[in-house]
Amino acid sequence: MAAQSKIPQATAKRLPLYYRFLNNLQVQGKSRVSSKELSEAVKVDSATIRRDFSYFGALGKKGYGYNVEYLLGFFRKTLDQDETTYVALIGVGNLGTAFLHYNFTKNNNTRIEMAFDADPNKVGQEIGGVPVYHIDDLEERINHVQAAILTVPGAEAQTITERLMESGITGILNFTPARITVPEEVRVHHIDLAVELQSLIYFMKHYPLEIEE
Ligand SMILES: NC(=O)c1ccc[n+]([C@@H]2O[C@H](COP(=O)([O-])OP(=O)(O)OC[C@H]3O[C@@H](n4cnc5c(N)ncnc54)[C@H](O)[C@@H]3O)[C@@H](O)[C@H]2O)c1
Repeated sequence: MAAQSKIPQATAKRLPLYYRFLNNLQVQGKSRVSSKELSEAVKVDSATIRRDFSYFGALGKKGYGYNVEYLLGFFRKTLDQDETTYVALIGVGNLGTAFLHYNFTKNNNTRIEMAFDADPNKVGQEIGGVPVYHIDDLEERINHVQAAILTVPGAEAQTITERLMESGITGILNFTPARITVPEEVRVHHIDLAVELQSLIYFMKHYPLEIEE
């Protein structure tokens, strides 16, 4: 998409954050928002917000702020919110089950369409409205799915990744501690709560937030 390719990656990463907040504002019937209000809600400084929004062609007016509807329209297009992206979840354990219960469709058009597990006790169940299939049936079932969430034990991650690649999956959200190897055209986002927690504590210690008088 032309508009999207002009947006720096750091800005693109903040899009879902902005989208979620603005969507809530619209639900509450608000038609405009100031960069200060946004900044407080999404915890991004207002100079960054103004710069980000200038890439979207949204110029805030002094004393008026930004037009919520315009921004949402832009974000929907950029994030492909008008089109549903189907996602599969692999590994219906503690973490996987929690994700299935969380309703992703509330704020955008990303849907966990199916889940897979190797445990026969889990196969055949429906969790949070999502059917759980046997991992042996992956190739047969997964045809229109574009992305996968990996919540299997780390030791299983690479083998499953290879099967996902063979099935045409081009994005993986990897919650396992394993560093998976993928071809260049496949995007992997690795989420490690231990690293995130360490980083939070580091910032709390070294960059304490100042309270304005
Ligand atoms: N990223 C994080 O912050 C974070 C936090 C907690 C756990 N984890 C990781 O997430 C993963 C899941 O954690 P959990 O606590 O839910 O574990 P869990 O043991 O509860 O769940 C793992 C599930 O994967 C299934 N499974 C095993 N082998 C499989 C295979 N070959 N194919 C399909 N399914 C298979 C199991 O039957 C089980 O249901 C682990 O790798 C764990 O280290 C990550």
